[in-house]
Amino acid sequence: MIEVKNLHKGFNDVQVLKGITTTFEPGKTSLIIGQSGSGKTVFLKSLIGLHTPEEGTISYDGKLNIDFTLEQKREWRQEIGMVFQGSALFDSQTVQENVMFPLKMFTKQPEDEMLDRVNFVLQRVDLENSNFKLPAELSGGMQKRVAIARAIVMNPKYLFCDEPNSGLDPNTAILIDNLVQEITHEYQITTVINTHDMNSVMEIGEKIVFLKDGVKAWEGTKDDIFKTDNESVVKFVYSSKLFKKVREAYLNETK
Ligand SMILES: Nc1ncnc2c1ncn2[C@@H]1O[C@H](COP(=O)(O)OP(=O)(O)OP(=O)(O)O)[C@@H](O)[C@H]1O
Repeated sequence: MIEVKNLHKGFNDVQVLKGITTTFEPGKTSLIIGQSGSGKTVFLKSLIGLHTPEEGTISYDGKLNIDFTLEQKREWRQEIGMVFQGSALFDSQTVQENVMFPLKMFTKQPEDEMLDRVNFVLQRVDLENSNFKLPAELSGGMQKRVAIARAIVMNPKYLFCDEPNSGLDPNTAILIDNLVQEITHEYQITTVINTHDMNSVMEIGEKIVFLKDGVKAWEGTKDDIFKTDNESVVKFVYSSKLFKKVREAYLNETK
């Protein structure tokens, strides 16, 4: 469980995050949504320790990150998996080498144990016959699967995904969303996803945090988001005619 309390972060006197308080639970896919510039990336970067807040706290399973010793910080880093926008694979390395990278970096496991683990996660993301391919030989969806395999190879407690669906067609995006959700449930990971994709919100939004101008303007589940009359959420999520229709259909069905 990640608990965020009264988080403030700014740059050069410009306040970006203005007192965010929320929680992210294990075994749930939590989504951060909001307009461009609302502070989603700054928030995600704060959660993974790339930004230091001026005020407020973030705790991971009860441990405050500001209290971490250097050794605890190292351990905590190993409990984090990241899926970056655009996958961020090493172009000159094979799929196997990409996925093995965190194991080589952080563990002293023998090569055959590492290979077993790599094969296990590659199988989990349905990429068992791609060990020796280079990223350029894979489709965008397959690259994303490799990035997910690499993110879970260390068996993380926390998984952070930055725009995991960017550049993917809607079908592939849904497959990736479902894969991330399955893995989250299966291994009880605390997963936080930064997204613009309203399909993801409707599909896997077990918790949704809506940011507006650096403030948490709303939070709830994908079911709540259909019913809410919060003006800012309605304006943002239902700006598209399609989603407006989906919402009307949902509300009619549940009358
Ligand atoms: N390192 C930085 N230095 C100064 N300002 C920054 C820095 N990082 C972000 N900002 C500012 O913080 C604000 C929020 O940016 P952020 O990238 O978090 O928005 P976002 O919601 O992720 O937007 P998008 O959806 O377009 O990615 C912006 O005004 C941005 O210019």
